Order: sequence, then C-alpha cells, then structure tokens
Amino acid sequence: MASINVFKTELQVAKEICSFVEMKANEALARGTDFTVGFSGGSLQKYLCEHLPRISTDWSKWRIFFCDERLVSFEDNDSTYKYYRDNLIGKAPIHTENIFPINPNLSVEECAKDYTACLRKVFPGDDLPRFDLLLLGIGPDGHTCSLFPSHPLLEEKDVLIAPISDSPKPPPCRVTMTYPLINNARCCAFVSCGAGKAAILKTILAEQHEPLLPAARVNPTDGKVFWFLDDAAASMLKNSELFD
Ligand SMILES: O=C1O[C@H](COP(=O)(O)O)[C@@H](O)[C@H](O)[C@H]1O
Repeated sequence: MASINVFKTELQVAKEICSFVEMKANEALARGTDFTVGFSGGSLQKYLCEHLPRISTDWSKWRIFFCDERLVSFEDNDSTYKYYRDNLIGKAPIHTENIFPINPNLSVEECAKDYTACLRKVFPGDDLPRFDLLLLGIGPDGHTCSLFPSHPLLEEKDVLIAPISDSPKPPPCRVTMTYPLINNARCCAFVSCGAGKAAILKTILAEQHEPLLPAARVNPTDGKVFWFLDDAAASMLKNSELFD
C-alpha cells in the first residue's frame, strides 16, 4: 500500500520532500552504492530546488536522470533540464558529469535511443536498471512523466525510454521513462499540491477504477510509492480509508 503524507502548506511539502530525498540518498550511500535518481519537470521542480541545495549528502555519488524531458533547446523555458541547471546545479556542488540531460538536437526517436544508451552506461550489466528513487509529478488529467491517459505508450513493454511526438500537453515531442523502468525502481515519490489536483488525486488514490490512469499504474514490483501532498490537494481524500 502507498504511503500518503499530507502537510498543511506547499512550503512544508517542499521541505519534507527534500528531507526525504536526502534520506534516500544517504541510504544508498550507506549501502556503498551511488545514488541514482530521476527528476521530473512541472511543479515538482520548484519544490526540489528550494531546499535540495542545503541537504547534507555526498553529491559526487549522485547520478541524476530525467523521468521525462521535452525535446526543446536548453534555452527554452519548457526544458526541464534548463530549470534544474538554473536553479539547482551551481547552487549545490553537483558535478555536471553526474547529471544526464537528453540530447535535444536529435530527432525524438534518436533522442530516446541515445538516452537509453546513456542510461545503460550508468547501469552497466543491468538488463533492467533499478533507480533508487524516481521523483514524479501528476498532471490534472492523471498523467505522470510523459505517459498520458489512453496513449499507446501505457502498454510499452520493450523499451526503457520511449519517444512521444503527440503529447496532448505541449510541447508535443518528448522522451519518457516507460513502466518497465519506472516499476523496477526501489522507490517512487509523487509530489502534488494545490486544489487543482484534488479531484484527480481522489480518482487515483481513493477510487482506482479501470482503466487505471497513468499515475495509478506506478506500482514498483519490489519497491514502494510515497505521496507528498498539501492540505488543498488532499482535500477530497479526507475521511477515506486511505487514512486509518
Ligand atoms: O508535462 C509534465 O507534467 C507533469 C506534471 O506536471 P505538473 O506541473 O502538473 O506537476 C510532470 O511531472 C512532467 O515531468 C512534465 O513533463
């Protein structure tokens, strides 16, 4: 069962998710491994960039990938990498060689293949890479990464990173992690705040009806899912059996 954590304000959510990331990083380092983490875009970015620069960790052991990314130049405000470059890298002692952006100059198909090859270099010998932590957002339609409701990519089984050129949310061309990779993670953490997310969170967490929305399909076979919500986002979950 997922662990649902609700905090009064967005500011508190931002602090708590950063403490959680710090804990997961330091657990990986204590196991004697690097810390492999996937960052998403959207509203999650600002929650992470606020407090992560001040956590206590060995940044040299971090390996940072993107759960999905928009195929736009690194100077375009739609670029997830741009946001983290401008608001995190440089504020924390992250070594640029330990952060793995896509190559936005390729076609979307080539970009997905190239990003898969990049992933394989960091997880040599692993048929199915196992991330320590994937940090995920959820759109008001229930999408996560660039996996959208009713899209054929929801059934993708063969590739770890897929291209998408018909994203219903602009920009249309993106690359995204697929479920075989996502659901092999040790841990996935969703962050969602604001009243605009309340209805979709009720559908995903309290109702769970078929066909499952993209975010509801995140269910690591040997891992756990955590939710970090503020009161407004959780307002339609109150009194549900999710909280005992
Ligand atoms: O387009 C995207 O949207 C989702 C959700 O974003 P949010 O702003 O509604 O939180 C995000 O997780 C994903 O990385 C991004 O590409």
